[in-house]
Amino acid sequence: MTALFTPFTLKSVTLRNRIAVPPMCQYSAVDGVTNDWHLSHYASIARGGAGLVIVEATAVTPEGRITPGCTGLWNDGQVAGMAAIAAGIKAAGAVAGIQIGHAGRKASANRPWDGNAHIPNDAPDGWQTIAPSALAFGGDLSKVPQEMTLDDIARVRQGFVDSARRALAAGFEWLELHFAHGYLAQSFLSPHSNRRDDQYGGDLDGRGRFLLETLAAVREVWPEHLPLTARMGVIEYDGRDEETLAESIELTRRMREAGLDMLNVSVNFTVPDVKIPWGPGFLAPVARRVRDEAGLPVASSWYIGDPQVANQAVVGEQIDLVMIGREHLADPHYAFRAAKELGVENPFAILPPQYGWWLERYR
Ligand SMILES: C=C(C(=O)O)c1ccccc1
Repeated sequence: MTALFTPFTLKSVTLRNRIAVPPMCQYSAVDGVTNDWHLSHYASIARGGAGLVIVEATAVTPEGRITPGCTGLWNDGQVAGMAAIAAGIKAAGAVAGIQIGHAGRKASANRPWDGNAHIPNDAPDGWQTIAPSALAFGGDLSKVPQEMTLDDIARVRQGFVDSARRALAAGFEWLELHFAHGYLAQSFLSPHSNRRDDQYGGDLDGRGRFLLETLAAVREVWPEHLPLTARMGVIEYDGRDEETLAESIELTRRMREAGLDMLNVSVNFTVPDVKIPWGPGFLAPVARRVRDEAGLPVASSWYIGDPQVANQAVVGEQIDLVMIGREHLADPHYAFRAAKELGVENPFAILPPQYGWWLERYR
């Protein structure tokens, strides 16, 4: 049996294979509400045969959006659109997941293809950003955020809880907290961006508190039998990697004890000028360390779309679930192509019969 195409069970949810479509922002929503773009995008990608499809970074409060075009679950009016998306993913045979988060000091930006830069606060579609400390990310994201008060922290944490409830109501069965990529939660954890001197700053206990409290609060409302996961950067490539990794693994252990079921291992992206050693499967050994030392299943991503590389990461027990993003944008039927390349028996069964039957017959 080809490892990449073996089922994977986490809590009460079984995925048909180890291929997951990670959250990839479409920046196409209006006031956080999804539309036909999202409906067709997610349904078509789910028909390609992946085991899990995770809907893009969805903001827990309006100012938590990366761009004005990001999706949201900060109000009940956003649930219906998400419910249609979840239903479409399930109808295609994949498990429906969603990522919820807050962009922190990276919020209020325009879309990558429109410049990926901060929108001025006084522009019609700009807003004041908030973060653990009044420290700008830098580069084109140079707005200085407002330091969050304890009330802000409580409000955003509650936003995660309320958004999780709405995700459940929409029919999602897999929840991922966005604790990665220099956004709000990651920026609490990193000493680069968190210079607070209260209970949310200082040592790992302080810098990890927002993440741990948010996880525990969401666990209270997210059903025990459904996977509660988090995507978190565990390495910055800033020259202090062993320290960052050790802290990240310790925090992951604590989150596991607080109810985290899986960690989706990523890169921090907390500061702009780092040298990330991009290359085939470069993060897999790091994911393996988290898996072994924190004692929970892991997913991971980045330059792992080659089916042989993805399969090897599972065979080598480095990664339990392979997040394959951009390859799915290029080819929604990635899983079918990977099955053929890896010599899986009857790859045509990966696709819905409306496609597979014809492809198998007239070759
Ligand atoms: C839009 C992103 C996200 O939501 O994590 C992102 C961030 C950093 C690199 C790639 C994608």
